[in-house]
Amino acid sequence: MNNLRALAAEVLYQVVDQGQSLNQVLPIAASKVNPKEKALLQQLCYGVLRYLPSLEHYCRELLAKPLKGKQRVFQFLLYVGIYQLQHMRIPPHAAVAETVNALQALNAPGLKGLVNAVLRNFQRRQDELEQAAEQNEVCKYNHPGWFIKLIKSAYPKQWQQILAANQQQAPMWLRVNQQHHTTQQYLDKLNGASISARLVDGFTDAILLDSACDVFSLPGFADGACSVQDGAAQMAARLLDPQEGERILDACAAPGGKTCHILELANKLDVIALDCDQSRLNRVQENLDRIGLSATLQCADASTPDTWWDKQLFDKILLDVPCSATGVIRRHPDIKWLRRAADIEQLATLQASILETNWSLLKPGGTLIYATCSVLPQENSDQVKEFLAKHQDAVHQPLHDNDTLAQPGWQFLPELNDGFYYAKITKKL
Ligand SMILES: C[S@@+](CC[C@H](N)C(=O)[O-])C[C@H]1O[C@@H](n2cnc3c(N)ncnc32)[C@H](O)[C@@H]1O
Repeated sequence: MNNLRALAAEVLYQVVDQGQSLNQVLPIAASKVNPKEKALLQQLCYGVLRYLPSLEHYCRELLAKPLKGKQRVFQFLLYVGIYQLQHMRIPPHAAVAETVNALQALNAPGLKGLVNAVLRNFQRRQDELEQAAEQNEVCKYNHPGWFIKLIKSAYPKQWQQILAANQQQAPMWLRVNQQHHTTQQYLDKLNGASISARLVDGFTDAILLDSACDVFSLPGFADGACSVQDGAAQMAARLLDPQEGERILDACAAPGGKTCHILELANKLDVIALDCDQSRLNRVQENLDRIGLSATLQCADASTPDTWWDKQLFDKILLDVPCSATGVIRRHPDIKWLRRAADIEQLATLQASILETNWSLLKPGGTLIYATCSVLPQENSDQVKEFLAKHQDAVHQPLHDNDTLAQPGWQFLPELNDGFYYAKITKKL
């Protein structure tokens, strides 16, 4: 099957109903369509995941009874159809005709009448349906109710802005390998190659592209001149501030964006890049190979150092712990539907255990950076606050004026950059 709308419906079914990650299922579907159609397939899948609650609401109104069981794939095809009518510039008659045609590929030509009728009715009743959806907070903001509640309570003034940012397409950022070029030099090279981009204040190694492009069109990409990495994610290595000759642990390293950045910033580093997932660790090696730098890779559980640690203390430790990834929803809209409220508590427990056990691996005088790509205080400032209260030998190092013991750390909210959190803790001598 290589009908892209049919493939989109199947991908969405696998993600939303079967709990699979978009990162896993979308590439398989994309390998079945012709290269020119890949962008549209991705846009349809991302778009439906961004607007899922409102699309569900419209279909509840438009279908006499919901499609169930194996027929759920057709329900997702309806979402694909309505998403095109509501959010894309595809001429409506083409959107309807192509969506109806997808039923052939899904071996359900008998449903053509139904799908056609639902999409035509949506066109007729669009204003009324949209107004009704606005009355319900989950449909209005297109986020799960539990998440809206947590964000409202954590950010009483900014919650709507955060939810709106999550609905946007993320821009493409580059990290310039300072061993090859200064950031300005590389920007000049990009401009010379007619790739329009700019520097952003406060992000030393970063360049923001005006529009996304194929990485192999970037000058020197294959030789490691730059990497694709969000601006806020690039703060990790700068805050760790690696110095020549240091022994550094990157405890949750895969796919290695931050490991590579650390290695680009100083010479003769002894970096251990550890991750519990071997397949993801293989990607660290691929990234290291491309930039031509090396680290010791270790597949192990960061929370059980007894199983892997050689008893040599570290000068610096980066803990980019597993988290809800609620700061990167715009890049991974499936997070909204795969995460559950109960996950947050479980993740906080795992994060506390990784922080606790790795603290004893740090030299007196050493520095630990705790990082997440979450916007939830439960995984961020609450976590660090509790840790600091328990450890007399831990010294909180403020990263800006509002980084206080009452609410430690530096919370980046999703805007130009992704949502990220950092806290810096040093160990008393
Ligand atoms: C946020 S990602 C790390 C991103 C990475 N630092 C980068 O910049 O490319 C978190 C990583 O933690 C790993 N992980 C989860 N639980 C772990 C554990 N108990 N021990 C070690 N790694 C773990 C996951 O496999 C995942 O690769």
